[in-house]
Amino acid sequence: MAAQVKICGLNDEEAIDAALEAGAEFIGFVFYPKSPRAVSAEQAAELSQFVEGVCKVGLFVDPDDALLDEVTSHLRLDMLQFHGSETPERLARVRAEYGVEVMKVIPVATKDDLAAAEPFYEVVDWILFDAKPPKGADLPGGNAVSFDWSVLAGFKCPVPWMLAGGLTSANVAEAIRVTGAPAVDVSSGVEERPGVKDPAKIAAFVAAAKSAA
Ligand SMILES: O=C(O)c1ccccc1NCC(=O)[C@H](O)[C@H](O)COP(=O)(O)O
Repeated sequence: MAAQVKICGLNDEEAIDAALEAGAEFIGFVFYPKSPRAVSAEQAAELSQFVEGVCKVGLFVDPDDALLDEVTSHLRLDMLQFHGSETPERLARVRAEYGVEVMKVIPVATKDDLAAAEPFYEVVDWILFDAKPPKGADLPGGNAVSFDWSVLAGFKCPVPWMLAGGLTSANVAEAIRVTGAPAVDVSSGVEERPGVKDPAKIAAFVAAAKSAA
């Protein structure tokens, strides 16, 4: 079965259209003010008002309830992605209160890091294995860095999961082959510069992921 694809950090209509036309199953909006890809709740609502048939994901980093309330009162998100140091207890509460799917990001460098996902299996719908941010990075994700994919080879995750970190149209097929990832997530690899998506790169990435054996 072809891998599912999430295009993250979308902030303009052209890029959203490119993701939908290419066949991405998930589109992501970043609600983290320090990010060059950040959108406001109002912007995301406008951008997604006519978008149907894909899973709309909101990305947050240790958000308080006020931010979650603000965003979810403006638009219907299908999934909330958490890229900070949220605890399983916090995510269980959020999932129950907001009635949407929840995805927890687990930063990975070595095989030992995979154990950090275990406490979340009972309380989230998805796990996203992403590269650890480089030392001194301003952002906890979206840094265009990969990790050693072989740490996921043969790994059995009891919940649906995605692979992210430095993926591009040139390496995504190999990443899927090595890890067996059922879904992949990309941001930097489909941009012309941080915060500016390239529709042609989006199309090429989705095609490469979908054609991976
Ligand atoms: O994209 C951001 O600016 C960002 C900010 C804060 C936390 C996470 C962020 N991005 C995460 C992602 O877009 C993806 O989930 C993933 O890390 C892919 O990143 P990339 O290596 O850029 O493809």
